[in-house]
Amino acid sequence: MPPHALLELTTDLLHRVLQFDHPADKVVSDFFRQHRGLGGRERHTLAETAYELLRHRLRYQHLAQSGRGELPRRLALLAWQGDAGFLRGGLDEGERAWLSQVQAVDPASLPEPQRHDLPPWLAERLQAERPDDFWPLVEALNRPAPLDLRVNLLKARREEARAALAEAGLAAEPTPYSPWGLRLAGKPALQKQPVFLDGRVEVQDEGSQLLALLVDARRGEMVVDFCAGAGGKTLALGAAMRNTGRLYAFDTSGHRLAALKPRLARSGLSNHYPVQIAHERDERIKRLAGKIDRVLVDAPCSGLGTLRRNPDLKWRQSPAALAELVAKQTAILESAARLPKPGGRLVYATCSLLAEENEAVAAAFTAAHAADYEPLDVAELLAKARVEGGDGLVQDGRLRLWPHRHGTDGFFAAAWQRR
Ligand SMILES: C[S@@+](CC[C@H](N)C(=O)[O-])C[C@H]1O[C@@H](n2cnc3c(N)ncnc32)[C@H](O)[C@@H]1O
Repeated sequence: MPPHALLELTTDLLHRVLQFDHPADKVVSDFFRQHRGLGGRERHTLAETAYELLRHRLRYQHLAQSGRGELPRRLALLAWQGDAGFLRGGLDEGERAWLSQVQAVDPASLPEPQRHDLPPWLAERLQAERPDDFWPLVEALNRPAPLDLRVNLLKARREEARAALAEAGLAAEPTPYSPWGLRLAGKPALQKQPVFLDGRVEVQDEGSQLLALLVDARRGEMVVDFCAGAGGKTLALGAAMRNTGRLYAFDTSGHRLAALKPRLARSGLSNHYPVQIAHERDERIKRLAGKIDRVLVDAPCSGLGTLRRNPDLKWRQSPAALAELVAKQTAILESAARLPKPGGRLVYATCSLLAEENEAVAAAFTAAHAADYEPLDVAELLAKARVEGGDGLVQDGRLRLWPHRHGTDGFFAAAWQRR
């Protein structure tokens, strides 16, 4: 495709992404479905340019105030992630001169909002909660995430999976904390690799693996993944249970549970029971009350810990939406707390960075359930799960993962044992 045509398509995609009607990954995949003739490299340029713009929207909008022509086109030029020489081939002389001029601006010289690239409400909260490392945190959040894999121990050991990847020309290093993880260099397409297709590896951020390790599901147990979604953690729990016992995967979204099916098929797991529930107080949950060994509540949250992968979330979330989420998280945790048997474990987790969705929800639960739930020290649980350096992942007895400190997405988890 000639440069001017790809640039026009990019401009069109950016225009759609900036409507914020739907998550950016959905807008991008719908766009690709409408333009089936696009090659791999063209798709890469389109998607990465859209994500770059979402990461640095304030910076690029500021720089795009000069120049002429429609705004999404200027934004496309500024955020362009394809070949620079190819792009210049699609520009007139005026655009080329303008681009050189704005690209010479040092980002460090820009005002604060254009440097952190966060909406004001979120910048204020993070600055208040993380005064000492606000800047390293936002810099890490505004960089793309690496591609992490979880080795499915039902099918391969970590070194075997690593060797299979190496044979396919894909270099991977063991992840520093999760004993199940491999981190790939770059972002290779995995969908056609035998090691992925036959279920030896699954894509999963190391932080997400650590949440499953914290649940420590064992052979023969009854386990509930209360907010299973497309099943990232369900798969990890099922493999830890060695495909024995019973693993219930609840979710209110049938659509998300359906996305779990092909992943389960690849994984070789058969101990799972996906259940679409109407809401967190569904009758089918009551029937399991007091019978479960381990319950994971991977609660619906703002997702702000995943900004490396989902940079649109910072523009799509709001303080009002957060308040609603906290009410939902509290209600789900309350209902899930009926499930564990005495001695059973309850884990509450989010991929949010904000105390409001994390420590505040956990502290309210601890206070309300002093009679029936004892808080567990996550550092001890990680040590038992053979996570190396687990102490460094814990704050006040709870798991706190940070992109700039641990190289994972941002995650929180608290754990309790039923008395
Ligand atoms: C953070 S996501 C789960 C991600 C998933 N555990 C994984 O590892 O891939 C939260 C999930 O909670 C589900 N959810 C929302 N409200 C719920 C409710 N009342 N009860 C159970 N699940 C709910 C959402 O549909 C969403 O799939």
